[in-house]
Amino acid sequence: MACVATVPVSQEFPLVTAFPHVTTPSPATTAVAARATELSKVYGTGDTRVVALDRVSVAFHQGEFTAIMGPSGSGKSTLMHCVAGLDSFSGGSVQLGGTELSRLKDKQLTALRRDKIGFVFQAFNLLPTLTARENITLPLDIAGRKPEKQWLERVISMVGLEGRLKHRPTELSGGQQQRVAVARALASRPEIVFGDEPTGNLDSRSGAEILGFLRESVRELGQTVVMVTHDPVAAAYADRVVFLADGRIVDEMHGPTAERVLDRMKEFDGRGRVS
Ligand SMILES: Nc1ncnc2c1ncn2[C@@H]1O[C@H](COP(=O)(O)OP(=O)(O)OP(=O)(O)O)[C@@H](O)[C@H]1O
Repeated sequence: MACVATVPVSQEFPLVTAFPHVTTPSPATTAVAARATELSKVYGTGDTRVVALDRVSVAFHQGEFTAIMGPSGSGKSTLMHCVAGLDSFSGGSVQLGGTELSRLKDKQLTALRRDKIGFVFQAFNLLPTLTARENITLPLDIAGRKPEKQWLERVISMVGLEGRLKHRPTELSGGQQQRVAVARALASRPEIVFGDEPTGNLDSRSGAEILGFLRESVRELGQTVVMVTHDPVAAAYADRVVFLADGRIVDEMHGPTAERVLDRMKEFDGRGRVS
């Protein structure tokens, strides 16, 4: 369980809560961090055949925070996994930082994920025997890379972990553990950070903090973030929301608010469950 801090969020993280909807420069003017073109993913064959992604084309621009939303089973996780090189795809192409993923062998894909992508999952996935700092630098250590000291300190300070770096995960609240996971994702200064329901295991206050850090990593550090979420409040932290239904992109919203996202999601209700 996440602990209840005594400092109001607005005092502790003024940047985080004050402007959750601040948008980045026009995507048309910024470079693309990752792009899917006519991306298809089919599971199974015959009676069990499922088209999870049906010729999806989408670009994630550098310095932009994108939320992916849609009804359950619409293909959100599949899209994220294919673009992040965690899953193979049946057709189309994925480019990440200028590299075409389908051309890579397994080893190269592993190296690309390690060097160019940061992940924040619903589960914190921290190693219990390591301290917070060791968990943050673990991917870099495995890669044999030295952390960029200034960058690392900036990331650690952004997520407010300076006083907790020697703690082990069991000595941290859920929210603090997810802060470690966010810092770990950012430590290598990745091309893109993917979040899969990163606030799914957190209370609303800790969730708001984590979303604020992701938001801040985009606005202050120039990072690129793509997040799958069911939560309209979480999606409202993004610069834009991409809506999926039945494996296709059906809509896109810029400068979202929770109310507008909720209204859009309600339109799916007629055709099935929203989450
Ligand atoms: N390993 C798999 N084998 C067969 N079908 C799968 C597999 N993974 C996903 N699917 C199917 O692909 C479709 C898209 O699934 P996906 O998990 O991407 O949807 P989602 O939008 O992330 O759903 P949720 O919001 O429930 O997590 C669904 O119909 C799902 O049942």
